[in-house]
Amino acid sequence: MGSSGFSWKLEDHPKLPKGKILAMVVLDGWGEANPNKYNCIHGAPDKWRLVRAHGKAVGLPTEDDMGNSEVGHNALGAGRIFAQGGSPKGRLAPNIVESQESSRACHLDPVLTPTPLRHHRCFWPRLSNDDYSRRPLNATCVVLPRIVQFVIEDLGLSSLRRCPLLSFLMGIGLSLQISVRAGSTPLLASFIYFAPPNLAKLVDLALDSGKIYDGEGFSYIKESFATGTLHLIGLLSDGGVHSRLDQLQLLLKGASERGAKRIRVHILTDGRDVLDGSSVGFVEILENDLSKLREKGVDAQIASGGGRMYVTMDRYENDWGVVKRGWDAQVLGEAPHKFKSAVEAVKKLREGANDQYLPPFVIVDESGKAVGPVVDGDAVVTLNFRADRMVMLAKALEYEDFDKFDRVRFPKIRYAGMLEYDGELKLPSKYLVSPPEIERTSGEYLVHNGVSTFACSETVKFGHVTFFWNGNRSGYFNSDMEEYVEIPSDSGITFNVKPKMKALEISEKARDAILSRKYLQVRVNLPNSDMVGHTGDIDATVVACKAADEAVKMILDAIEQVGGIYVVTADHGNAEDMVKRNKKGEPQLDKNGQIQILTSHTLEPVPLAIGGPGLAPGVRFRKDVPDGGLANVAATVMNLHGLVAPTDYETTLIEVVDN
Ligand SMILES: O=C(O)[C@@H](CO)OP(=O)(O)O
Ligand SMILES: [Mn+2]
Ligand SMILES: [Mn+2]
Repeated sequence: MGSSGFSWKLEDHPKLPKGKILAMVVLDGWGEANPNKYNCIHGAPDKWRLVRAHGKAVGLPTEDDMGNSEVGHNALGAGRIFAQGGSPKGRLAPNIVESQESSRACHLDPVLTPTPLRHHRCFWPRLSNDDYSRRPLNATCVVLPRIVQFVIEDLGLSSLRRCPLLSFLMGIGLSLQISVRAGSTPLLASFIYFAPPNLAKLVDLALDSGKIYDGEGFSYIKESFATGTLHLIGLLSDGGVHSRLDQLQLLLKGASERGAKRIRVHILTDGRDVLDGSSVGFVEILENDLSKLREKGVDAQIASGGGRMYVTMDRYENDWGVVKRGWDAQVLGEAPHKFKSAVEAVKKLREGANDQYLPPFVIVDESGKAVGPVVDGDAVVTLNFRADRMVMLAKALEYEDFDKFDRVRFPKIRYAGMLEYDGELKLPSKYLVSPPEIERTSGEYLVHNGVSTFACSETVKFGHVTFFWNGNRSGYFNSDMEEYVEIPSDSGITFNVKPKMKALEISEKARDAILSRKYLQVRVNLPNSDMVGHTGDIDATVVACKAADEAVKMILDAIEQVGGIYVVTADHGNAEDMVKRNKKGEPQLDKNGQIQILTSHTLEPVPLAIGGPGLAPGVRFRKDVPDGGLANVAATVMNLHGLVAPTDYETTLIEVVDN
């Protein structure tokens, strides 16, 4: 134990043995929903019987925020929900939740179900997500340290953020328990708002409080305002996974009030976290904002654009061509398509591609000249708060030595990210908002306690089971005890073309790692249901789910052979519901009477299955965990490695009963 009293050493579990080989499988975008023709998981032959897990425990502020890989894998790996933005470091919500049992309606019911995993002892927790239907709360005043309970009458959920009292309390880092009622009618909603736990919220706070403009990052870019142009590059939607339109709007306002006289916005259209086709509307909103700025004398325009999956937002270095296409349009002002207006550009280009894949375009003036290339003396801000799809562009903008593609010109600019995208690489070196620190992740504990680890996925999700899993940190904790293997993803295609992706290769690597008996934890992410689900192609997504299912079988067979344990779960939903639904849950039709395909993640819970011949008899899902979620998995897995989890981790989901 060090002088601080901290020790990496974990206690031995009183009842569970060490030394069992454990397979940790994350099915990306694999949620639970009723079987119907838009459910590609139940549509797959040999379907699994899955159970619900509520995604809220990943720390997103409201029940309207769908889960995503980042927050999902952060929670899975870190075992805690991090409170940020003014509240004490560490865990804030769980203590409170524990003392609030009576008002929480999330149950963790063990359901012993015969399933395709039936060869093994297997338990399914049911984490219900019926928070919306909770009984009204009666308390109306401060009742616990750092948590305030509210019952709000006649207030829609969307107005909550606009309520000055609430936004003040959120701003100073309080957790709020909020119930919303309309007059004397039944409860509309009740949820606990955890003090800002996620990146989007950190940016919200910095913008709302104005602190963003006092920070080092903004002061740095501001130096360019007098003579240079401010370029804002990022995803244009209100999806809230990588970026949010309202944050761009606030930043435009804030920067122009603080001296930015010439602003160019380089947009990336979405259609992945929001409905396909919605990009036109977002561009119109932005154009309207920019024209208002122009009325105030600010020279503000959209300068370039393209679909996020084809332009700029590649990740984990899968295809530098994507970033190059963006660079050419944004920095060099060159693109195959030239338009006078961005609305016109998006409308026209949508005739040949969907929002995610629009080809790059630049906006040109009357003389046909690009209106906003990046030149020496300019400032650039990348707007996305989420790291994975901004790191590659950040490298191109920041690194003097760079050989991934020919940049042609490398302008001398002042560049800041919305956040620091990689803490290990310190990239970018300047950023507007400080990221949360996620330390003492389960991966780091495990290597300190003798658990050797093998992690693998294909490129598009490789960072999810390494970087996100380890608290947004790249590299090994201890290279003698860890091996991370990346299988190159297909590039230059949309994944509905090859929906099996690299599931077979990933499972073969995992199988070999298990059978080698060199590692006590073998962790994989199987991307199929998510990546193909995002394409909106239902038939291909069924094939994708089947491929992931077969990969899991191979891994489970290997676990069977070595007498090990498996944990199979997912990070959020996607493939289990591929249609936009109305409030009644019915498929929604567009203006032309067509079904609206849902390419985004969902709000659905995810399964968690534990089993295998190495699972000690008497292991059960606990009945007394009122609110189980992804953050509870880390402690559970530590137990299965024969260790007691750190006390500040979210509680384990299992117990051992004497038979
Ligand atoms: O593709 C992505 O970037 C996101 C959706 O925006 O998906 P995931 O969170 O599953 O990585
Ligand atoms: Mn995911
Ligand atoms: Mn996804």
